[in-house]
Amino acid sequence: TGNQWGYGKDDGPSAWNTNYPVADGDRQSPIDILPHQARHDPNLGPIVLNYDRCTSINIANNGHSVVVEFEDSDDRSVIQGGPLDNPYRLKQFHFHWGGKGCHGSEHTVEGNSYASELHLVHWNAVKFKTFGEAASTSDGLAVLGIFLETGDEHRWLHMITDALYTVKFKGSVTDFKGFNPKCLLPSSLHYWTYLGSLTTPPLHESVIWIVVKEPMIVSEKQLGKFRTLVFTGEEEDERTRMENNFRPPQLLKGRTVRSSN
Ligand SMILES: CC[C@H](C)CCC(=O)Nc1ccc(S(N)(=O)=O)cc1
Ligand SMILES: [Zn+2]
Repeated sequence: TGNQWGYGKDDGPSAWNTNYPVADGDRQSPIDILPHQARHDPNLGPIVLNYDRCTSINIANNGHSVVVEFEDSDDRSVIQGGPLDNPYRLKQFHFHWGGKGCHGSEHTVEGNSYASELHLVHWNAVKFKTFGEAASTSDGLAVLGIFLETGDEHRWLHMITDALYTVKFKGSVTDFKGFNPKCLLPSSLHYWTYLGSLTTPPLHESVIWIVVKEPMIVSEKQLGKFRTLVFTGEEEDERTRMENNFRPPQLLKGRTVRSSN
């Protein structure tokens, strides 16, 4: 029913253009970032996150990833500065990851991928009335991308990984209040920025991408807990482990990637 898409052989990224022709568009994401070809732009100020009064609501398995949703009825948690002309409201964050040992980030840097990538999704509530409207209009969204690299245990990620068992199956949702994602961010927020799209269907070309250069370090054990989720619902008989839920890099098609200092 509807436009079922996934990350498998038959419904994966190479098949998405059948139901979503914009998959072959001019500003698709993710991309491979070449730092030496990025234009350093001194006018690009720092990214400013005001998450102090942020209100997380729940954590869910939507059949593609694990998502933490936020209350976005006012400007209590916003990102601004950098390439952004307005404050953008935090709506949700989610992750993309690989299989055991192999890589799983969406953006790559000089062809190198990281183990995983965190996406903090924000929308321009100054120009648009709803998230859906912003998500389908050019520059309606700003997504902050953070790479995850394996190493020492991350001191705060356990707050997410300890909740994953409650959302093992597609369609499961559980309360997840009082979590502030600021605790997940690396110390430096130097970034690359470019105009792109959602990295999953409907692939709307509505995203101002802000990809942070410094990865957050998480342990292999913490990352392994993401792979205990399944793409399938509890009622389905086959259990398909949720992993490799990433889209490979897309053509730059003449776009410029800018770099903050
Ligand atoms: C029109 C409504 C809107 C599509 C509802 C669904 C949605 O929020 N999708 C979404 C959000 C973020 C990304 S990503 N991976 O950060 O680029 C990919 C898909
Ligand atoms: Zn994403």
